[in-house]
Amino acid sequence: MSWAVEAQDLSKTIDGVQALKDVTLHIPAGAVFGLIGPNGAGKTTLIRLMLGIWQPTAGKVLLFGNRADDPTGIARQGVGYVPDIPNWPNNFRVEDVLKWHRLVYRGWDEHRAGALLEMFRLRRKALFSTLSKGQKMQVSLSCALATHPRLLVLDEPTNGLDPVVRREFLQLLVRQVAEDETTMLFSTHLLEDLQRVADHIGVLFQGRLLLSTALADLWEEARKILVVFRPEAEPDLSQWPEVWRVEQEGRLRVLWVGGSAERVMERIRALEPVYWEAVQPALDDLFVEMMRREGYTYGDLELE
Ligand SMILES: Nc1ncnc2c1ncn2[C@@H]1O[C@H](COP(=O)(O)OP(=O)(O)OP(=O)(O)O)[C@@H](O)[C@H]1O
Repeated sequence: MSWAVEAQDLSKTIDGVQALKDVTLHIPAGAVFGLIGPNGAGKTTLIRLMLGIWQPTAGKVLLFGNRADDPTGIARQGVGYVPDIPNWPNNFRVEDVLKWHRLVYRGWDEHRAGALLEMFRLRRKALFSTLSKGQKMQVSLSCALATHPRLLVLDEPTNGLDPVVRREFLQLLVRQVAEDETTMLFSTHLLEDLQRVADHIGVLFQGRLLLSTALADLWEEARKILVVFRPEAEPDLSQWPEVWRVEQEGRLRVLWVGGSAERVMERIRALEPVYWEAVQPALDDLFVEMMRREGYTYGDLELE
């Protein structure tokens, strides 16, 4: 498999805070990778290391085989970046932002930039600092897409956008990415966005990568089993290592099972329960459960 991003044993300490700890991550070329995790989990740090904006304390990142922090900037040429807070000098107009990209990126496509600006109804003469948050995002995205990136990186792209703009923004992203076969990585707190566009996900928590998987394989990570045991055959579920947690509603037990659920299902079958059923948890339930296992309480969870 060819990798767009390879992070190996990546760590970053900032002012004594270990923002990332031994992160090893592989993103396949062509993937749409959604990165989630609560506030302070290390998402922006990982993105900055991937873009070569920051140097890792340990480990390395390769973008299509080139080191992200290569001083020649070769790895960055193929990367479009949409930051969470796009920032340009106060006197910059939209046309100045375009000009900057034109000068920096070899693959700059003036026609595409113009078409995107027109689609978003953005005026070239508008002062960037006076645009709304959504419009700033649209300018940044137009510029990033006009470089025809092999890899497009977006830091919380839909944060603060109203639902209509958010949906349009995501639709446009998916269309463009599919057209160019671009690899895309975006961080988000919104599981709805993630489910709508991503085909791979990574979960960061307190600087560690808890999980990185194809969305289609995610359901193998955890299963919910509903079961009613016969009163005389009630097992001691605390002795079953695969069972993370048990919820009880009357005689119904809801088992959260991690890893291979097959073994648990075999043991349940052997007890000839009154009723049992394995169900796929909803994505948000699954994340809440994973975070809970890592000691993060539901009330603090930033996932919507
Ligand atoms: N410039 C900095 N100086 C000091 N500490 C920092 C700096 N940038 C990040 N950190 C710390 O690194 C950790 C990871 O922060 P990061 O911004 O990567 O998290 P995040 O997952 O992007 O969070 P959020 O969802 O809130 O944007 C946090 O503990 C944060 O306080």
